[in-house]
Amino acid sequence: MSFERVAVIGLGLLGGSIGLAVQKHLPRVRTIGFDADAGVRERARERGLVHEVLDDPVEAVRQADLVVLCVPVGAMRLAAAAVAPGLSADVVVSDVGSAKQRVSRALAETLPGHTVIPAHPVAGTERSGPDAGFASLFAARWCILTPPDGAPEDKVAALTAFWQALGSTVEVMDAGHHDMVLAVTSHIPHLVAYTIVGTASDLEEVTRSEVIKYSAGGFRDFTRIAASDPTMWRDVFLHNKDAVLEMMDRFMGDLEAMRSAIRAEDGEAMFDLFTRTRAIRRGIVEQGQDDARPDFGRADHGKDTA
Ligand SMILES: NC(=O)c1ccc[n+]([C@@H]2O[C@H](COP(=O)([O-])OP(=O)(O)OC[C@H]3O[C@@H](n4cnc5c(N)ncnc54)[C@H](O)[C@@H]3O)[C@@H](O)[C@H]2O)c1
Ligand SMILES: O=C(O)C(=O)C[C@]1(C(=O)O)C=C[C@@H](O)C=C1
Repeated sequence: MSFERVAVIGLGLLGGSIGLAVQKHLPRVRTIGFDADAGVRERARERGLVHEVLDDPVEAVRQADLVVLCVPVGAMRLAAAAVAPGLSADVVVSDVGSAKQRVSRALAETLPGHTVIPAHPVAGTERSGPDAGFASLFAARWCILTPPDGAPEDKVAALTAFWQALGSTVEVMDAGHHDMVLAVTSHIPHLVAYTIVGTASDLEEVTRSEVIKYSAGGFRDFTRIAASDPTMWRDVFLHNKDAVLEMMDRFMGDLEAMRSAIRAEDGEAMFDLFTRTRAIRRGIVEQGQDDARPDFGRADHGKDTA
């Protein structure tokens, strides 16, 4: 089976990018969109993010064979409930939420009797809203599917083929494992960025210094991440609380070890860690995983608009 009519609920960065990518890579597929915000719907129409933007969520999903929920994880249950009356019996409902275990549970509870196959394209930027989306967002990126036990194989295969058509490499994973892995590779890095930029800003206020003005290199990279959408990230931490807390304990232990090394002037401990981490970075670059987005030109998509 393959999808012919895809409904995208939430037309921000992720929803808009899916709409544009489907129109580019799957030209025979009809795309219909809905967003709870009338201003977003208007802008989505102007940008042509999907073929058709409807003002009613129930109508938006009618006759769709794939519905993708692209709203903040805290709004998934509400979005699913809003579309439920329009869903056809055979539909696949999926999402793009950054945390999976609690979202999967919420969707299964809200849509009993429907096939729900959660997904997480590990692709994004610090930008959000209907102007942020672009068709190549998913190219050469991972997309993790977390199908529940007993999910129909043909539907999992169809969703896999859908994401592959948009340029992603698909991996199937247990939702709990996903949340642990993403806690350390995505959620804690965002927390560190939000915190360090906040610390520098507080310091600046106290000392009347120009910490941020003269920041360059590493700190600038942190400010990009710390510009990410506050609603999205508040929801991620509320919905992946356990895994984030567990990984934070590990991280804070390692940070303490570095503090001890600095205090003891243990250069060898520092050198060993930095050598190990440099090898990891080089491995990523050699595998071609670094900024693999083909046309992710900073001029087009990297504007500091957040
Ligand atoms: N931004 C990223 O880098 C990234 C990457 C991968 C996955 N995700 C996940 O994708 C989802 C969407 O993130 P985004 O970056 O596209 O956010 P976004 O803010 O750009 O877009 C979200 C859209 O959802 C709409 N919305 C909110 N509640 C709604 C509801 N109940 N019904 C319909 N529309 C509603 C908002 O009006 C907004 O336009 C989140 O769950 C996030 O965790 C984000
Ligand atoms: O590249 C970025 O700006 C991102 O933050 C993308 C990123 C990530 O942490 O890798 C953010 C959240 C997601 O759920 C997936 C991808």
